[in-house]
Amino acid sequence: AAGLNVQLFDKSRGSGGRMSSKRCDVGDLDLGAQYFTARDRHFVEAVRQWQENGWLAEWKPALYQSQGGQLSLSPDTQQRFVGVPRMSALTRQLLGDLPATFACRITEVFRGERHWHLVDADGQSHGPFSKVVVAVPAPQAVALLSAAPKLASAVASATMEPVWAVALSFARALDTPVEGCFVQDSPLDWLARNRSKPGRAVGMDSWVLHASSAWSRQHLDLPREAVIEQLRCAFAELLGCAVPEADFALAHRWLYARPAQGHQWGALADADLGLYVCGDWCLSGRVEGAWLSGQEAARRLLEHAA
Ligand SMILES: Cc1cc2nc3c(=O)[nH]c(=O)nc-3n(C[C@H](O)[C@H](O)[C@H](O)COP(=O)(O)OP(=O)(O)OC[C@H]3O[C@@H](n4cnc5c(N)ncnc54)[C@H](O)[C@@H]3O)c2cc1C
Ligand SMILES: NC(=O)c1ccc[n+]([C@@H]2O[C@H](COP(=O)([O-])OP(=O)(O)OC[C@H]3O[C@@H](n4cnc5c(N)ncnc54)[C@H](O)[C@@H]3O)[C@@H](O)[C@H]2O)c1
Repeated sequence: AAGLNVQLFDKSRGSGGRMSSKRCDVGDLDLGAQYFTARDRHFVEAVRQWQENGWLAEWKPALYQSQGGQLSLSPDTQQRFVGVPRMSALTRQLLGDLPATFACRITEVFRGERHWHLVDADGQSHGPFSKVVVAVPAPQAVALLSAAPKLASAVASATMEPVWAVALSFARALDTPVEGCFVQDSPLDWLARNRSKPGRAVGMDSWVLHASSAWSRQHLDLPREAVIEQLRCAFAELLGCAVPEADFALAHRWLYARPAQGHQWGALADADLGLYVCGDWCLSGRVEGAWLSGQEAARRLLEHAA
């Protein structure tokens, strides 16, 4: 928006990061962020604009909570948004025609005499660039900040927690009114019924289950099949209805799902070098926090470029 030339590199095959959706035979599944809320007025305004553009819609699930094995309705007035027809549709739209190189993992960010250069996992070099913004989870950012040791050590203090995500699809819809549920006292901490989200395929009854970070940490190296089975059992126990073997199942491990602690950093920078770091872990560990942190990095970068 400020007229600078931007080149984006991402190690994934598509945009979205932890807001990405997986394309499966049973439809698109949001395995990471499930929805987002908007509280900061700048973000509220951005969300309003995206909604007007048709990039996202409000999700109004039949919302439940489960505590000590007791399931109860838990309606509220909180507005929750999702990308349509999949979560990652939003990032795809935001990307527009910005030059982006996907499936490109950056392994080194180094400064030449006047400019920055990036090296990817295949040894290819990219650049020169006058500024670099590192927008990845803190533990992955550290390796890219060797040119600014002070910055690297601040970032290294931000640790992140894992989350196992499991998707289960059933040809016959489960006999339950639940469409979203906040869970306590279980290996799970969240579950959502995919087809209750606007614009999703309605053929199969697909669910996304998230394990708690504590359970995920304890079962980090459990084989995928065992993760699916254990979380399916926890799911069945929680719903209290018959849950057959799924017709389709997958498990995805998010190693750096959420920040372990909250920070109010906004973004971090070595402005003299032209190196900026941002991400949800600089703020609230939510989509809104990620967006605000990116805005803050951009603001500082432009301030220094002026
Ligand atoms: C299971 C789960 C559930 C969640 N649920 C919610 C929710 O309901 N509501 C909510 O608001 N938030 C939720 N979140 C959090 C939300 O998804 C994140 O806060 C937000 O997406 C973070 O955005 P980001 O841009 O900071 O980082 P990311 O989305 O992690 O983006 C970083 C990008 O950098 C790329 N990358 C990393 N290293 C390299 C490298 N070396 N070279 C090139 N590319 C690299 C990655 O591929 C990725 O695309 C959830 C997250 C998870 C994992
Ligand atoms: N699994 C992950 O890796 C991960 C990472 C980041 C964020 N998240 C989740 O993303 C969500 C985003 O937070 P937010 O503040 O934007 O959303 P939000 O306001 O809907 O929820 C915030 C928290 O409040 C509680 N809550 C809200 N409404 C409730 C209700 N009706 N009944 C019972 N409890 C309720 C839940 O504990 C929930 O986690 C949270 O649920 C958070 O746990 C998950």
